[in-house]
Amino acid sequence: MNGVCSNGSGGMYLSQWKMTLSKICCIGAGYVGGPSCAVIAQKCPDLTVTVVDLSAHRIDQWNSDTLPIFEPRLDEVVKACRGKNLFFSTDIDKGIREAELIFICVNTPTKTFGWGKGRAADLKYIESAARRIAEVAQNSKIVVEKSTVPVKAAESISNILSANVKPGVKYQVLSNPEFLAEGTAITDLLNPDRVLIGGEPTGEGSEAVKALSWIYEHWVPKENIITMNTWSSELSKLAANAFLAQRISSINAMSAICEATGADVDEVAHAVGTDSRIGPKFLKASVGFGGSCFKKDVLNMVYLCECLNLPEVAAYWQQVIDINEYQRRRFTMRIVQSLFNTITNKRITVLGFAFKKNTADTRESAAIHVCKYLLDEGAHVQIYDPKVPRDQIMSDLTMAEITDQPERVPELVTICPNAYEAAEKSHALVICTEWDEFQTLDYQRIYDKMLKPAFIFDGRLLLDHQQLMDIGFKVETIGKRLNRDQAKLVRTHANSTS
Ligand SMILES: NC(=O)c1ccc[n+]([C@@H]2O[C@H](COP(=O)([O-])OP(=O)(O)OC[C@H]3O[C@@H](n4cnc5c(N)ncnc54)[C@H](O)[C@@H]3O)[C@@H](O)[C@H]2O)c1
Ligand SMILES: O=c1ccn([C@@H]2O[C@H](COP(=O)(O)OP(=O)(O)O[C@H]3O[C@H](CO)[C@@H](O)[C@H](O)[C@H]3O)[C@@H](O)[C@H]2O)c(=O)[nH]1
Repeated sequence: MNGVCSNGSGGMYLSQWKMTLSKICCIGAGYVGGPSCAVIAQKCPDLTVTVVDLSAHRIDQWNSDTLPIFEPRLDEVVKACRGKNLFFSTDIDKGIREAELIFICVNTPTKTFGWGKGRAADLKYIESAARRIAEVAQNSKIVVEKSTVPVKAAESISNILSANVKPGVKYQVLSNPEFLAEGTAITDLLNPDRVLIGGEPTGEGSEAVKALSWIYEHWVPKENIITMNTWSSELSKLAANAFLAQRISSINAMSAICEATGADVDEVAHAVGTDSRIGPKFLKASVGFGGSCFKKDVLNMVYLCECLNLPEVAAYWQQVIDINEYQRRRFTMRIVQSLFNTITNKRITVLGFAFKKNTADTRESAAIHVCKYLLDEGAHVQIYDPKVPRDQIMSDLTMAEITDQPERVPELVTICPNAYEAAEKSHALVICTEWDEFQTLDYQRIYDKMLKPAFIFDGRLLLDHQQLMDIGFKVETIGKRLNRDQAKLVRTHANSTS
């Protein structure tokens, strides 16, 4: 343990609060709440950690052998602590009542109606969690906002709590945004680049910050725990995601220039990334970023700028989203044009449906949009993903914003148990997710199953293109020009439909 100031009998005594921190509760058993509390429980045997959720189904899954989310190493961490100092429950009130410190890890999706529709964060789940705490708390609580929220959300939580406070109860609200990425959640939680804690510069505020810091100090070096004011902490989370998304849109914008000029985007990324001021990470060109966070949080930033009357800044960040959408459109256009400008009734194989490898999460996955464009053109799409269940794929492709003819989706989409079946009698194979197993497939076997000419569209720059061309495939990828005329056509068409 690094610099932990435990009182020896488990927990940490907080003199200003006159309480010992020994029980924590987490509201929201999702991608963040589940893994982060499992790691806290594993690293802090002196704490009891209870994760609560409204969804009985989700809680049942957390208590079963099949966890609700797939994340490398998550099983071993959960199974080591569950039933000892880690509990999953639907009894939200009990969890709140017993805990001295409560994490709020509920979802903060983009609003789908009303003011800020399509951009602002919907804070209804945050507000309902805060109201629940105010209603059932019988003693003082440190409330930690871990969900990603717009600046000043902690202030709103604080206002709700103090407007409903009971005699003898007091609250401190801290901001502690989470930076884990899916697919590497456990590694990220165990070795975070930094932990951010925002709090009030008062005596009780500082002690609340120290208490939360003490939890992390069980495994995170103290110098990696950064404290700041609450607003900076909230904005830093949005800023970090906006910067990361911006790097991907920047390299994807470069990929369009590469295709038009004959430059190679991997070479450009390597050259740019070796500048120590820029660095090599997050410069992999792709069919576009997905996931539950980047689009939502950049839009949230755009909305914040608009509300602050900063239209030029809003437009700057909006471009990050616009380039991402352009990239998905451009890639699919290339598929259609390569297949002789018609894919109606053609079979197209899509390999990968998750938004990135090592997760079953499909939220905002580029694959959804690629499939949408293919289905709009009347193609038959044969999909294989190693982790995403059939029902999830069907539900994503029948969402109202994806199709206005959901009844056609089951006719046009086949979910396959492996890549080889998905390639059967197919005209083209499209890589949408960078799963490792796609690199080691027997592509000769796949080629033999496909109609000729057999095309591969590598949306992740994942495969050995020379080897595929040697087999006989026609290969297209992001940011590398293989056919000058085609590149020109795609560029013109994608611009005209934007
Ligand atoms: N997914 C990620 O990788 C990631 C990483 C960092 C930050 N975040 C942020 O963390 C937050 C949570 O994200 P997530 O992916 O875990 O969401 P999620 O949808 O997987 O989980 C949220 C859970 O909260 C529950 N919930 C909602 N309101 C509740 C209430 N009032 N009481 C009890 N339970 C309630 C839901 O039932 C759901 O199970 C979001 O703000 C997100 O932006 C996510
Ligand atoms: O060079 C790259 C890196 C990523 N991606 C894509 O970008 C998306 C997001 O990837 P990643 O950031 O690795 O996963 P997330 O789980 O969305 O994590 C992001 O969003 C989380 C939620 O806020 C933050 O906590 C993390 O720090 C932040 O990386 C995925 O579709 C990736 O395929 C690329 O196309 N090129």
